[in-house]
Amino acid sequence: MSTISGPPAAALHSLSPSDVHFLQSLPKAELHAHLNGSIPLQTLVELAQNWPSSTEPHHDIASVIERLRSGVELDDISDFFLLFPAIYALTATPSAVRRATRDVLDAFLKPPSNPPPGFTYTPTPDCSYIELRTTPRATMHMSRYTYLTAVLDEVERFPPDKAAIIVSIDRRMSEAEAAECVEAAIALRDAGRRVVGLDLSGDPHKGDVSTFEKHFKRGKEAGLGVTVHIAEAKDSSAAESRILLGWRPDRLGHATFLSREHIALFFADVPKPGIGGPSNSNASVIQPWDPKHPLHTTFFAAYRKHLERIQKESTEPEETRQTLSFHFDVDKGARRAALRDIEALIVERGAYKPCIEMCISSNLLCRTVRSLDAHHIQYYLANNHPVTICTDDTLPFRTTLLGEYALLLAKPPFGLGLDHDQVRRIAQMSMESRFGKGRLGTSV
Ligand SMILES: CNc1ncnc2c1ncn2[C@@H]1O[C@H](COP(=O)(O)O)[C@@H](O)[C@H]1O
Repeated sequence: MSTISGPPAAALHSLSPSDVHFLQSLPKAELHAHLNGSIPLQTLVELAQNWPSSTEPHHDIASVIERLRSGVELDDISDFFLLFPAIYALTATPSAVRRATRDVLDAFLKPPSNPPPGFTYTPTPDCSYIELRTTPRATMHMSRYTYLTAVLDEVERFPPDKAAIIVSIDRRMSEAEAAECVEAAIALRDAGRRVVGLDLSGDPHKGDVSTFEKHFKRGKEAGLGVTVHIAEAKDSSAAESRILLGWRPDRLGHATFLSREHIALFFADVPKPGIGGPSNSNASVIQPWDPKHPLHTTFFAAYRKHLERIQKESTEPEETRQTLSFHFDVDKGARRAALRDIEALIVERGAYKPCIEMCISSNLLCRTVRSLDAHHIQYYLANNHPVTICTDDTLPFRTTLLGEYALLLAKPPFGLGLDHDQVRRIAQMSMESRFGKGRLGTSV
């Protein structure tokens, strides 16, 4: 049974039964869920009960389970990663990995027998399709390859239009370890196993992402989808984001602190005047007439051209041409025309609009976003940029995909107050952004 607490639970409680039913009826894809962060608590408890203490060093399993049960509180995103050694000790054998994977998939794809405690709605499957991601782990009981085959054996019990995996590279890995994971992902996919993509994840304060560049490039060339966790922490460096964006990932995880310069430089969004930037980047998005915009010079050349043209074509008498309002109108017309030229140029260069994987409860709990109304999803929705709603790690964040969608539909202060059409469109974007679409021989 899924546990749900905090903001997603409050959002779900605030909805009418018909709104809950509406959310449940939407076909939706879960595209950002980490296997070991999504194990149902009960499964973890049972794995702990059967855990032979001789197998792996003890990682304070009981106290981590207790923290997960009572609700994890985090001061900083780095603290989050300290939960994993204990969880990893419990999933260190192929059979434990199989058991964990089975229960995670069931939690997403099968209707539970009861709604979560405190709720009365009729339970339905949480999502229509899942791309479950996981980091291949070598232990004294298995190789990385064996780990992946154990996960795949469970994933492939579901049809291709229901489940697939993304192979995660942990930022702490050495280059050789990352290469091993990428080669295993490609080999398994070539052998007809259900691997659809690669992910870069792990503590954002660790590692050097440039180490992995050629391996992600290799995976991409081999036809795997690529997603990377990017700008997840306040102090994530702009240089790092620039490197990652240079890989042109198909999707981006979090993108919480992506700078306005990078948004302007890489995305085919021409920010509409009046729409601020993602509030976490602490500034409004630069317009092409801002000297910092990468297309500033091009914009001004186009502006001057249109200014001259409009003045030349004007049939206004000389005295009107001397007035301030005439100059204002000409300026406005030239700006508009130059903006249209810039939009066309960006589209011509290749419209890059990678889908952003949004994990709202995760961001609130990790304190990377201070409140719902400050969430960067608002900027991307206003700019018609694809987004998908995801749970990240249902275990510590005590959420479900239904709860994350409730955060969209619920009225403030419980949610963002989007309407049915907007939420339906977001669910549609999740289905459109699947790596599995077109790769698994299914168009669903
Ligand atoms: C808070 N958001 C996050 N940011 C970055 N990495 C995260 C994460 N949540 C989870 N992981 C990554 O996923 C691993 C657990 O699942 P798997 O062992 O791969 O199945 C974590 O060890 C971490 O590397």
